[in-house]
Order: sequence, then structure tokens, then C-alpha cells
Amino acid sequence: MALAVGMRVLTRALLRPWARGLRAAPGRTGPAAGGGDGVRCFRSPRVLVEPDPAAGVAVVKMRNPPVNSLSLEFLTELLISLEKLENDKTFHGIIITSDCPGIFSAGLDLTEMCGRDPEHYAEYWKAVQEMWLRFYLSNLVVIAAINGISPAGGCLLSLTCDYRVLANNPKYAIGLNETLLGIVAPFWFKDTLVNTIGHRSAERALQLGLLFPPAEALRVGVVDQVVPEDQVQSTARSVMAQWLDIPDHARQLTKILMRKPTADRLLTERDADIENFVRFICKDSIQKSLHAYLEKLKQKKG
Ligand SMILES: CCC/C=C/C(=O)SCCNC(=O)CCNC(=O)[C@H](O)C(C)(C)COP(=O)([O-])OP(=O)([O-])OC[C@H]1O[C@@H](n2cnc3c(N)ncnc32)[C@H](O)[C@@H]1OP(=O)([O-])[O-]
Repeated sequence: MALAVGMRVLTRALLRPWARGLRAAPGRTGPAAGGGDGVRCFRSPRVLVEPDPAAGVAVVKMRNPPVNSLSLEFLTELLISLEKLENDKTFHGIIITSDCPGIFSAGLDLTEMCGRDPEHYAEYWKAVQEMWLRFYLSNLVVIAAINGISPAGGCLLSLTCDYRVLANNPKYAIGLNETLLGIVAPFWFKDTLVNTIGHRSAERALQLGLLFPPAEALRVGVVDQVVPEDQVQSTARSVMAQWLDIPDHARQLTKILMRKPTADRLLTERDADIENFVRFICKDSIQKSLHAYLEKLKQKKG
């Protein structure tokens, strides 16, 4: 127990400075609204939180149209929502899902990584790290109800969860496809995938930038369950009920035991990781490929 408390204190101490920054962000979330039973419910422009106090569960819906790309503002709102739910003793679990039809998340926002200055890249990368750390180490049970395509950072977000339910739609591919963009998934993206599907499968998936359709995703273990599209939310709810049946402190401690070594790697190399990212993303060749990729996405529409 002392070990767990120590680890929690350490993690919170390391995360607090950035969290303070989040709380101080002006005008980003709307005022708390009544959620019934004295539970405070809240919403922000890009995150809709639907609390179910009786079940101890909140559904967190991402709504950053058109594709739920993880912009700096969106990441900030997601983190504030998570922190509020963690600090509210009513909640023991969250289900993260999308409010954008057909898309869970298109991953990191390419416009945050293109044509900006190094200070911006550093700030953005710190927010991406923070998203990963906070979701990966959350004391809540976190279940992803994946109701759309989920490449790269979208896949990473779902990999931070404790359980993944994917809708059985051939368009809803999931994976870390960074190499297809000419970029490299950082070591902590890689570690999270290795922890989920094992070294050999992760190596193949990462080198080839594989986006797995549902049956493949289930076979390789990127997701835990594939269900008909209209059953994604209900399945996530019933899985949540099973997880919440486990004594909370034992489950939380076990989660930390399993995940802390991976998180510690980033926590100890956080600044170096930001420097690496900034150096990498500022390269002319990388900027050119990202610009070309964004152009291709835009032209696809026209
Ligand atoms: C080291 C770094 C590690 C990196 C990790 C990452 O996650 S890297 C990220 C890896 N992610 C990927 O490789 C996924 C790239 N995205 C896609 O493949 C497709 O958008 C889709 C399949 C998600 C949805 O297809 P669909 O036909 O439904 O939609 P659509 O294609 O018509 O797009 C609509 C609008 O959204 C825009 N936009 C799209 N994505 C992004 C983005 N990430 N960001 C910003 N913007 C994005 C798109 O330009 C268009 O803008 P417009 O013209 O309206 O101004």
C-alpha cells in the first residue's frame, strides 16, 4: 500500500505543474451544470460528458469535428474532463467514445505539427505526452468504445484504455500507421503497443504502419472485442460493470504495477523526448512530407 501511495504521490507531483496550467487555461470549459444526485456534470466545446452517477460511470464523447484530430485545445479539454472525473468520488469508470460519425479519432492534429515554430511544437508535444500519461495511469477504469476509424494518435488514445470494444465495420481500421506518413512513432507509442500485442506483432505493425480492420485487430489483440456497431456502447457498459465489480484499490494497484515501468521511461526522459520531437519535426524533409500528406487529404475531398 505504501508503495502504491508513494507512486501516486510521485506521479501526481510530476504531473501537477502541467495540470495547474490546464486548470488555469481561461474560458476553455463551460460552467458546471447539474448532473443529478448532486453530481456535477460539465461540458466543453469539444468534449461532452454524460454522467451516470448511479452506475459510477461517465461517458466521455469526443466531438471535435470533422475528424476528432487531437489539437492542443482538444487535448486540453480532454485532460480537464478526465481530471474532473478522477477528482469526483462518484465516478469509478469512464467510457471514451466519439460523437463524430464514423471516426473515433484521426490522431494527432497534423496542423499542430506543420508550419509552426519550435516553441509551439514543444508545447504541443508536452500536451500529447500528458494525454498519454494521464489516461495510461488513470485510477479510473477506462474503456474505449471505438465507433470509427482510429489511426495513429487515435489508436494510441485507445491503447491507454483498460479495454477496447471496436464496432464491426470494415471501414473502422485501427493501428499506428506513422511510417506511412514518413514519421516515426516515439518509443512510448511503441511501448504501449508492445505491452498490448507483444513484441513481434508490434514490430511488424509499426514497420509496415498497419491499420487493422476489425477482425484482424481482434486477432492480433489491438482490441479486446469486436461487436455489431449498434452494440458498442452497451457492450462497453456491461464490460465496465464487470471491471467495477473488482475491489477498486486492488485493481488500481495492479494497474499501476503493470504500467508504471512503461510510464516511468517517459517520465524520466520527458524533456529529451520533447527535444527529439522538435528536432525531428522541424526537419525540412519531415515538414515537406507532412505538408504533402495534408494536401493529399484535402485534395481527396475535391
Ligand atoms: C511523431 C508523431 C506521431 C504522430 C502521430 C499521429 O497521430 S499523426 C496523424 C495520423 N493520422 C492520419 O494519418 C489520419 C489522416 N486522416 C485520414 O486518413 C482521414 O481524414 C480519415 C480516414 C480519418 C477521415 O476521412 P474522411 O474522408 O471522413 O475525412 P477527410 O479526409 O476528408 O478529412 C476531413 C478534414 O479533416 C482534415 N484532417 C484529417 N485528418 C487530420 C489530422 N490528423 N489532423 C488535422 N487535420 C486532419 C482533412 O485535411 C480535412 O480538412 P479540410 O479539407 O476539411 O480542411
